[in-house]
Amino acid sequence: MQQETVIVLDFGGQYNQLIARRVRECNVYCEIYSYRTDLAKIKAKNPKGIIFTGGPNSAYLPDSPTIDPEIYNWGVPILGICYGSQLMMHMLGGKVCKAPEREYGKTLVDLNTDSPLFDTLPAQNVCWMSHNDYIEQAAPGFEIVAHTPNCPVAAAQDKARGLYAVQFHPEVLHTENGTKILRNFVYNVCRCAGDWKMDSFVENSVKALREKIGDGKVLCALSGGVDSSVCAAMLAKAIGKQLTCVFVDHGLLRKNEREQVCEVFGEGGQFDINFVCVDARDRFYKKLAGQDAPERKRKIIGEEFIRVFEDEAKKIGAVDFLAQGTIYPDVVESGLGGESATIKSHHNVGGLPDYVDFKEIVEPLRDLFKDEVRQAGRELGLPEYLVARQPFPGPGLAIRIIGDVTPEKVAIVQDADAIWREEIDKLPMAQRPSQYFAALTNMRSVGVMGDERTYDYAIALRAVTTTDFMTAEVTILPTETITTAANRIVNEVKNINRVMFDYTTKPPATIEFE
Ligand SMILES: Nc1ncnc2c1ncn2[C@@H]1O[C@H](COP(=O)(O)OP(=O)(O)OP(=O)(O)O)[C@@H](O)[C@H]1O
Ligand SMILES: O=c1[nH]c(=O)c2[nH+]cn([C@@H]3O[C@H](COP(=O)(O)O)[C@@H](O)[C@H]3O)c2[nH]1
Ligand SMILES: NC(=O)CC[C@H](N)C(=O)O
Ligand SMILES: [Mg+2]
Repeated sequence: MQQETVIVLDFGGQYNQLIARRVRECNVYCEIYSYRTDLAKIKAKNPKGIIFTGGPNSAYLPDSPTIDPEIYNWGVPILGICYGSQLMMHMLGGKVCKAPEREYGKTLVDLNTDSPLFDTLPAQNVCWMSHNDYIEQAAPGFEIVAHTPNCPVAAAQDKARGLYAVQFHPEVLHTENGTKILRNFVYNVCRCAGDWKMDSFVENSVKALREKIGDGKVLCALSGGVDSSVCAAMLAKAIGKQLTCVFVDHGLLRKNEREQVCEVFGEGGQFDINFVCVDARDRFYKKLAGQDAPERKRKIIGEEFIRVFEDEAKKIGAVDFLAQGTIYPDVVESGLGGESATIKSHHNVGGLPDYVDFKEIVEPLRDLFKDEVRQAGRELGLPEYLVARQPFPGPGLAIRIIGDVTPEKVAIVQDADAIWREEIDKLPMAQRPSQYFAALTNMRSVGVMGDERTYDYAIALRAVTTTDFMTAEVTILPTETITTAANRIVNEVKNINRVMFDYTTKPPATIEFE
């Protein structure tokens, strides 16, 4: 049976992943494609609906992103958001131009609640606006169903053709009832039934893995993190002992992490699996020596991971598949989905070398968002401490050390990080950040210790709150947590004489510190 699908066509908006996430929260499967994708390819996906995202361009300018106009005659419902709404109006004969007043931020919008989009919403709703252009005049055949004092067409619809346009961003949490608007679109307009559920995803994936792998052998790259643990559990369920899990100590792990992972997954641990722990510290340190560019470091690590897996595969003999816990944001951020720029090469996607000595790479979680992965893990019966843990990036501490990586620097950041996590873990669960760690800046400065001058490194502490890891707020922590940690770090960790707290949100910073 084919899964109901809604397709997001990406025009370069900042929130494209959020749109897909929200649609999936409504139990409808959703994928992102670039607006450049051939219409025939999109049609072949047989989607129930299409959503055009926002974007930085102006629809009325000649070189702006556009789309095959045939899409409007195809009969599949379309929802245009912001740039997407302006593009739809512009292409269908409405008037789009620079707005006399730009709107930015939370804005009270008057809605016509007879519209299927605004069903069960209040007549006035706070919506998130972010635009310089506006729709001065809706296209012929469209009825205006929302406005604000500065925006005559905040939403319009052509019910007969199934075309809908909203100037605001329903996908952003600042829009009250935003998810309800998207839900209304996928249920009331696209007539989806809502067949995207984690229990059926797990069941179908296990079945598909079994068919694909047959009696072949699989090497699963297991980090002990959420994604690869769920991936391994799924494979174990599908193919049992045909699976070998390989955990690599690349010398960039957190303090005591190797021991912890081996305890959980190794012999006498909680799982009955073939588990191998590889000490590859020297290999990685050698390759990383003298390298200080963040992207270069990522590429080196990505390649070396694969080489280690290839070597391990030779020892097992005739391994057909390499399995990785790649998830959807890894793919999109590496510049492979939609229109988003390459922000960073995730070592397991954009950082992969061109030649890989496996028949095929298997990534059963490639289409899932993080919270969906956690849910799948629960379906598979993984313990909560495994599925709920904070993410730890594959390139490890290499991307929490500014500049070149040495074993000495790794030891410094490991010790500082362990103290920071220990102090935060004293807080009640509800007060803990979504992700928190220490990073080693490349800055050295003068200090005084025991009446002696020091010239040592500064540690940066990071703590952020986020649900989707696409945007993040700085977590406001009790002062005592920060000062205690800072004190302990300068006292207990050698070569550190200064501790700083990073107060930057994402954007403009990223969560990691590289
Ligand atoms: N130390 C490691 N040993 C073996 N495989 C690894 C290691 N680190 C990362 N990987 C592989 O790279 C993939 C991507 O790493 P990533 O950190 O995104 O996922 P994760 O560690 O499984 O989950 P989490 O996001 O919770 O840390 C992992 O799913 C795993 O397959
Ligand atoms: O598996 C990973 N491989 C990577 O290469 C990688 N880079 C960043 N991250 C994690 O992604 C989230 C967002 O991070 P940034 O704000 O730094 O982009 C944060 O949770 C980061 O820890 C990675 N995870
Ligand atoms: N957020 C958007 O999609 C903006 C659309 C368009 N660039 C504008 O300024 O109005
Ligand atoms: Mg990880």
